[in-house]
Amino acid sequence: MWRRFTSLPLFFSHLQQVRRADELKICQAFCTEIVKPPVEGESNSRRNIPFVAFVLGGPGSGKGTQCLKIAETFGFDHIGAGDLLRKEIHSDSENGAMIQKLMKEGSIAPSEVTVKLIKKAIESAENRKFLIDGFPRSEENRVAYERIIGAEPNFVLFFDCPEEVMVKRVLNRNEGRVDDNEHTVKERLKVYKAITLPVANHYAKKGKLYKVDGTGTQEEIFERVRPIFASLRLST
Ligand SMILES: Nc1ncnc2c1ncn2[C@@H]1O[C@H](COP(=O)(O)OP(=O)(O)O)[C@@H](O)[C@H]1O
Ligand SMILES: O=c1ccn([C@@H]2O[C@H](COP(=O)(O)OP(=O)(O)O)[C@@H](O)[C@H]2O)c(=O)[nH]1
Ligand SMILES: [Mg+2]
Repeated sequence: MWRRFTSLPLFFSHLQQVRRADELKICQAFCTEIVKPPVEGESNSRRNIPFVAFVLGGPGSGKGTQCLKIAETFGFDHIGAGDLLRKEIHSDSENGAMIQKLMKEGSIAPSEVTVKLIKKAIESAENRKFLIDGFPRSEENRVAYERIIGAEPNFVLFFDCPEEVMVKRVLNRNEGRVDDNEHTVKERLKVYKAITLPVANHYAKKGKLYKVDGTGTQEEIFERVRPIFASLRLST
């Protein structure tokens, strides 16, 4: 083996490649659907497009909880689409009442409103690495985002969780949300299955979906998520 490497730097670069391949294998062991590593494309940095991971999963699947851990460990900015909409409700904006009504029904806010808020959050941040949590919730959301932002996400993290676990977590959330009640959560699950899951399927077909088991403790889930982010090679 030594003979094949005429210089030490060459040997270490080979070692690095082996390590990256191993990291990817670890990552694959935790993911049920993975096609290629989420490497920041050259075109991303050339066009100064931010590195974006969408985070999807049903209500109560643990998106927000895991995003906090990812943001803290890997230096991402966490943009919660639902949080942006809740801020709108409480800021007396012209759309506040309409958003509150839709949220209470378990429906999805107009794409134009949500994408505008996300765009503003991206543009006002110094960071160039973002987790966009709870978005896109529909194909229409997805198309609007890609058109207005001018790029697809780099990859999509998806928390797979049984319905009964999600419902239990939502009903115990205790954050005073208008949508954390038995009636709304049933509606949200219908919307999730009919309208949000096709978005996840869209990205799965493109090889961009990382599906993670969302059951177990918060720490156990984060240990499944960690290798995905640890294997990223970002220039930012
Ligand atoms: N692994 C877990 N086990 C038990 N409770 C959890 C777990 N992950 C999150 N929770 C709790 O469940 C509720 C929903 O989690 P959250 O992260 O808000 O989910 P989502 O953003 O997908 O709706 C919160 O009260 C959270 O503290
Ligand atoms: O892109 C989005 C994100 C959220 N919502 C609305 O906000 C609610 C709460 O979303 P959030 O992501 O906060 O809920 P979670 O899935 O985390 O429980 C959803 O049911 C929708 O009514 C929306 O319309 N568009
Ligand atoms: Mg959430």
